[in-house]
Amino acid sequence: MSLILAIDQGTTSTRAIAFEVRDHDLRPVAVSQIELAQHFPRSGWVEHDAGEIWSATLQTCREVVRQAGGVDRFAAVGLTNQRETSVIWDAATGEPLHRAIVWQDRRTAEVTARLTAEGREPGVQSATGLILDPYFSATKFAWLLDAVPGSRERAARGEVKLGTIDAWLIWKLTGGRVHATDAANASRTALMDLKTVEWRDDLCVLFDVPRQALAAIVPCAGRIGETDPALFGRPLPIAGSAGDQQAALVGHGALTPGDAKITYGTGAFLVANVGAEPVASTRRLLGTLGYQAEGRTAYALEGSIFSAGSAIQWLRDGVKLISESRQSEALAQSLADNGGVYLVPGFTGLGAPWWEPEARGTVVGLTRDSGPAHFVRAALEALAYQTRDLLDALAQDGAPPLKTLKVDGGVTANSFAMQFVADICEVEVERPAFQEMTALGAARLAALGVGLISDLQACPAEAPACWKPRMRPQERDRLLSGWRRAVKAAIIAAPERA
Ligand SMILES: Nc1ncnc2c1ncn2[C@@H]1O[C@H](COP(=O)(O)OP(=O)(O)O)[C@@H](O)[C@H]1O
Ligand SMILES: O=P(O)(O)OC[C@H](O)CO
Repeated sequence: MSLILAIDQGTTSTRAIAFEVRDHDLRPVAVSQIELAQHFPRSGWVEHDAGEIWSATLQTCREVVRQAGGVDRFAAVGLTNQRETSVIWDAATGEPLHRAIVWQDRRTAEVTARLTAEGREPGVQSATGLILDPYFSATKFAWLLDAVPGSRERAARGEVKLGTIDAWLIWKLTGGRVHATDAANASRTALMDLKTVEWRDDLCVLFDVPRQALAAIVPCAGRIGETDPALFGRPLPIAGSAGDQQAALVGHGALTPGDAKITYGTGAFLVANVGAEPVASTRRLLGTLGYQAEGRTAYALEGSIFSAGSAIQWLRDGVKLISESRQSEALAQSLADNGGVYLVPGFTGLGAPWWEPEARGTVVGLTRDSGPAHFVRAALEALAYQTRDLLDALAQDGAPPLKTLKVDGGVTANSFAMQFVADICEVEVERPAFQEMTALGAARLAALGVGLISDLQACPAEAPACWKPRMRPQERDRLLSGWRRAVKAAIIAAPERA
């Protein structure tokens, strides 16, 4: 009984990984992954099928349990997920009542613009650490309640449930017995008080979300519930849960103030540990909960980039300039420089530090010489420029300079991109040999939750691959000023402002 079943329900896929626990060292022994269909019903809308998410979760978990030698070898389940994505379901049938609204979705931009115009942002920010943006779950929950006839009244009676993907999966895994969400995920809804870690009635009223429909907030490590015995042959405790970016913070061992990581997946998310008290950003970074475990709460500042790997996916699946993501590296390297071409990947608006929900993707600097390689290189370079914007904001918020930037996620397989991040951000970039920091973090929390480990700090760090800055300062300044002009163009070209 020394295995942990970690579930990583991400934007593009669902993964289950079995980790063997030896002392404080967790090693992967089995893995299963299923891609997730993306639905784009209208411009700026992104949806997932919550039923598909559940069946992929069950299928990957069963496969991993089988590969690892059976359920009796497992001690607990740890969960991590794509955070703000919002689900509505019927408590009696356990069926979703609408497709899930994905974190990238912009359909509630008018609502957040109206609340901003009414002067509501400072109050929301001081209570939750978040700004007013369609990214967060509150306006998505309200939209879902409006879209499903009768659901607001039914929600107030407890017949309809709302939750982020962790809450949805905990409900399904426990056979509808537990409606719980971990504190890290709850901090992404704009309904939770960041200091007290409780739902706020005034915010439920402001966003028109009945509190009765929300899950109970629980710590990230500890016994959350037991899986339905019918699922795996015997019940397993669900003992760890955290939103994926916070779980990656734990996976990287970024447990003390000044530690930071950035995960380059579909989006990219910089999370910096700021310690035991929330920090209010003056630079439009997000105040968020890092994790709640071992009887304490760690807070973080976060910079969220909405499009990172998704820009590469768009080049592959949308405009078909490449047939596989990894081809982007050789194509980018085939050019001596970017030729003055910049791509601002505002496909679903721009996140931190700009927060322009109506901005859209923009390419500037095209000439008759520009070809596919320029688009690909510009998309990869954009990762580094956006990271630099976040690190500058973090420094302006008074965070100590980073010794190294810890990275993970699918895009970090790209050495060109990682070298460019080191060059543009003037920081050493470290990528652990084992890439699944998110699942590792969830597994560590679950191992802590059932007492298989006693101390997150005692978990050993992975030996990293490193990229050191080597670009000349004049070259960096020239590229950054080109990027800043391109961002201005993207913001000016936003449809609302045209
Ligand atoms: N070699 C590569 N170069 C650039 N991008 C890549 C490479 N390999 C994978 N990606 C991108 O990484 C993303 C997937 O990363 P992952 O961490 O699995 O995402 P998520 O957790 O958001 O589902 C995809 O957007 C894909 O385009
Ligand atoms: O599923 P990922 O890795 O793209 O992460 C999604 C983010 O947590 C959204 O806030």
